[in-house]
Amino acid sequence: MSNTFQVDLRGIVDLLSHHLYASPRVYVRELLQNAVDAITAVRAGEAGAGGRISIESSTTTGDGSLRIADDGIGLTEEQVHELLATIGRSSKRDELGFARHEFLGQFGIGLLSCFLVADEIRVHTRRAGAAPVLWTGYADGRYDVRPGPEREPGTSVTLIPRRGSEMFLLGTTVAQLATLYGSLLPVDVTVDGTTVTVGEVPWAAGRRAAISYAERTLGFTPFDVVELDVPEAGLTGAAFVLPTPVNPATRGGHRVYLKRMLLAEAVEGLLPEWAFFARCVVDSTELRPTASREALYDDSLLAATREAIADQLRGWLVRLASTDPRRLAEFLRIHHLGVKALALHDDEMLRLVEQWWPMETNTGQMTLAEFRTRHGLIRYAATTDEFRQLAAVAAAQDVGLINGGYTYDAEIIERLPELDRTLRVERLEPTDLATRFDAVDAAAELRLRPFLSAAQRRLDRLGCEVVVRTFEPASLPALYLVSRAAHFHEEFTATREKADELWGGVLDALADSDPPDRPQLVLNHRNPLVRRITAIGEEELTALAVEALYGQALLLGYHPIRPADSALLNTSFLGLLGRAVPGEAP
Ligand SMILES: Nc1ncnc2c1ncn2[C@@H]1O[C@H](COP(=O)(O)OP(=O)(O)OP(=O)(O)O)[C@@H](O)[C@H]1O
Repeated sequence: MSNTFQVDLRGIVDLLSHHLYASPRVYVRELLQNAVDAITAVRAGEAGAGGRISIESSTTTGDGSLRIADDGIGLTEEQVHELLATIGRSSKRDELGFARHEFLGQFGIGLLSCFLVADEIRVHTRRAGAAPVLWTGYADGRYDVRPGPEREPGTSVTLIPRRGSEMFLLGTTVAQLATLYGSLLPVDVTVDGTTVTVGEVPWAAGRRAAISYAERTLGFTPFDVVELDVPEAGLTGAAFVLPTPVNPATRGGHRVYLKRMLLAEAVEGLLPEWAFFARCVVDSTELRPTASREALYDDSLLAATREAIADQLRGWLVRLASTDPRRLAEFLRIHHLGVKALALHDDEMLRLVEQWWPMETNTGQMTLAEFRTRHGLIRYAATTDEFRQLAAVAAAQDVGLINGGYTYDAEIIERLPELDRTLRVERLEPTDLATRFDAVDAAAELRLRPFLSAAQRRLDRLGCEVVVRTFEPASLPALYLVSRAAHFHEEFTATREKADELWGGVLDALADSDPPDRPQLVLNHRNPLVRRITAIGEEELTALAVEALYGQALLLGYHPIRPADSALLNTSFLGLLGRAVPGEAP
C-alpha cells in the first residue's frame, strides 16, 4: 500500500519563516527579489518595458503596514491559487524542475519570510488581460482569494505587522535594508519616494571609485585593488587587499551579489585559504545560493570560481614582483606573519617567502633565494640565541648563516626541499663550528698542558670543558659552545632542581642515563691576550683570567647566566680589579 506524507502546515510555515533565515531583516530582500523577478518576466516579453519598484514604509502609510509595488508581470487568479498558496511551488523553475536562469528566486518559499515580521500578507495583483485578484495569507496557514479592485498590471504586497515587529517596517530601517540588499539592482527602487539604487556596479567605474567604495562600505582604504573577472560564473568584481595585518585563521568573508542582489556581507568559500589578505566584492549570475540565501552553494562551479579568483590574485602578486618589487616588499611587511603561517603548508606562499621575504643573515638581510645563489645551500641557526653565538665566527670563516629564530622561519626553511628536491638545507649548531676550528700544533699543545689542567680544575664545577683551538676572527678570545643535547640537559637539570618530589620523580625517570657532551669553552690561540694568559704560570691569576674569559664568552653568546655563573663573574671581576689597582689599603 502506498501513502503520501502528511504535512503539518503550521509547523512548515513556522520552520520556513522563523528558522531558515538568520534574521527577520531578510523579508525586505525576499520582497525585492519577487518584484525584480516579476519585472524580469515582463522584460523577457517586451524589451525595455517597466522596471519600477516602490516601497512605502509604515512611516508613509501611517497605519503600521508596509507596501511594496512593482509593475511586473502580475498573476492571474489561477496562478495565485497555484503559486502563492502552494508552499514550495515557484514559477521560476522549468518543466524539469530546474531553476530558470533569469530569475533570482527558485525555491517557492521566499514569501513566507514575511511572516517573520507580519501576521498577514495581502497580495493585490493583475496580469495584463486578466482580472485583478486579492489574496490574503495568514501566519496560521489560512488564505483567501477574492476579486480585487481595478489596477494597472503588476503586483503590490502589503504586510500587516506582527506585534513586536513594528520597527522592521519603519522608514529608516526599510531604507537601510533596501539599500543594503538592493542598491545594485538593475531596476529603479524607491523607499518613501527616495531612490536607493545606484545603477552601476562600483568596480566598473574605475580604480578611484572602487577605492572610495571600499572606504565607505568595507571601512578601510585598500592597499591595492585587483579586478576580478570569471566568465564561466558570470562573475565580475574586485578584490581589495587589506592595508593592515590579519590573522589568516579568522575568516573574513566576502560581499557577494547574485544577479546584483546582495547575498550576504560575509560569504565564505570564495577564496582559497592563502588569499586571507583580500576582501572581495563580487556579482555573479551563475553561482547558486543556499535556500536561506545567506551562503553560496558549494558545487563544482564554486570550486572552479575559487581557483580562477586565486589565479587572478596570484597574477597580481607576480606582476607586483616584476613591476614594483618595493610595493611587494611593503605588502610582505604588512602580511608576512600570515603569509609565513600559510607557507608552512601552502607551496604558493612558500615560494613567495623564498623569493621575496628578506631574512637576517650574518652577511646582512637577504632572501632565501639570494642566500642559496650565493652559498649554494641554505644554512641556518634554529634560534636567535644560537644565531648570535655563531654569526660573527661563522662570517669570519666565510660560512653564511641565516637566523631561523623568528616566528615560523626555521620550519619554513626545513620545508624548502619540498619545493625543490635538489636544495640542501643544513642546520648549524654551535658545536658544528668547533669541527671547523684548527687544533694547535703539537709543540704548543705540550706547552699548554699545565695551563689547560689548571683551567679545567677551575671550570669543572660549572660542568664546562676547556679546549684551545685556533680560529678566526683573531680578535675573539673565547667562545662558549653548547650542543643541542647539552642545552637540553642544562634546562632539564635546572627544572629538576626546582621541581617538587612528585615531578622530580617523573623527571628522574625521563633523565637520559648517558650524560651528553659538556658545553665547551673554546679559547682562541690566535688571540694575543689568550696566548699571554696561557703563559702566566701563576695558578691564582690564571684561574681569575680563565673565569673572566668564561664569563665574557657567556655574555657574548647571550647564554643564560645561572647563579653559579654570576657568583663567578663577580669574584673574577673583583679579583682582577684587586690586582689591577696598586698599593695597600690605607
Ligand atoms: N511581486 C510578484 N509578482 C509576481 N509574482 C509573484 C510576486 N511575488 C511572488 N510571486 C509568485 O509567487 C511565487 C512564490 O514566491 P516565493 O517568493 O515564495 O518563491 P520564489 O520567489 O519562487 O522562490 P524563492 O523561495 O527562492 O524566493 C513566485 O514563484 C512567483 O510566481
